[in-house]
Amino acid sequence: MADVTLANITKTYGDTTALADVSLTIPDGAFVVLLGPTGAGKTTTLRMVAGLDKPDRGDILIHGRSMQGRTPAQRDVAMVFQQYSLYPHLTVRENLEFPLKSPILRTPRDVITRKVAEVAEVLQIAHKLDNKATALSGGEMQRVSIGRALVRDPAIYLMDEPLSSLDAKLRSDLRIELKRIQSSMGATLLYVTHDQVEAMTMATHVGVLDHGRLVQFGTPRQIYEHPVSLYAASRLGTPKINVLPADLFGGSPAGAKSIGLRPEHIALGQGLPASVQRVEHLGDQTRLHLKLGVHDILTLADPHTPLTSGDTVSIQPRDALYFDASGARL
Ligand SMILES: Nc1ncnc2c1ncn2[C@@H]1O[C@H](COP(=O)(O)OP(=O)(O)OP(=O)(O)O)[C@@H](O)[C@H]1O
Repeated sequence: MADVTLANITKTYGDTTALADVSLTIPDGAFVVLLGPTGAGKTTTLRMVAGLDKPDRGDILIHGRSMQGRTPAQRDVAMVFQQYSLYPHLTVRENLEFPLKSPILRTPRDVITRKVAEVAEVLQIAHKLDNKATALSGGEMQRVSIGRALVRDPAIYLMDEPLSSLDAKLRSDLRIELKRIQSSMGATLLYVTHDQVEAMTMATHVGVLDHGRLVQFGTPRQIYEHPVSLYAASRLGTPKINVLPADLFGGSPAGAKSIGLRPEHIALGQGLPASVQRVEHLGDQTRLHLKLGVHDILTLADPHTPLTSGDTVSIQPRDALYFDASGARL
């Protein structure tokens, strides 16, 4: 495995700037998750590292070596796409063995057999090894795609929403497995997702992209607790951060336009009266939907809360985040 650096990467497609001067170092053994809405530049970043596309400016360094002019094969990266890409005429075993049979790797037969067995076990596809790839469900095919990357030991794994097509149970199983594999192998990963639970649970670092710019890079905790902007604050956390006028509760700092309150940063029992619109019992958490004047606010309550819709409850902020008119954190 290796550390990977993006140095001042800019990429445009016609009039669209997909990446604007992005610099970022993925430390050896890190699990870096890129977050951002559609079109933010996440996939483009992966394609740059993989060598599937060339930057207009800037360079990619793997282990300190420039990747300019190097093909994807020469870069020693393993990529998993959102949509599975398997050889349909081969069996699952043959698909998993394929990357190891590359003449560059010259992997011994017994190592191939062991690696394929290990990966098949982890991905819960051991019983399907002799099936043709076409005789699998979508979720199984995606697991084989992930497996084809995991049998290798590349400089970096690049994964583009690899779990998004799987059902919830499998997604949460594989989330845990991927994290376990990454920690135990010391693997370096660059991973794109829309799912913030994946980001919060798997990432050692999160990169927040906004229209091709990297606006924050840090641990998930740093970004959750110390976001640089309203935009970065809104990328992490379910339910989402509440954004309200800064002066709603009084006491806002000079220049503040809005106050950002995470659901757990609203104290019940004192402060301004809000009406309870709805109480949602989700099992692991209870959500209170409140209305304060014209503003909708979502907070969390004790699972055994006696509150029901129509009640009034007093609320006040604690640990508020303040933002100026441009959305920058104060
Ligand atoms: N081959 C291409 N030709 C033209 N425009 C492109 C191309 N690839 C990407 N873009 C544009 O570059 C921008 C960044 O795209 P990118 O696919 O990196 O975003 P993304 O963050 O991965 O989004 P999504 O979550 O939808 O996958 C978008 O505006 C997209 O339309």
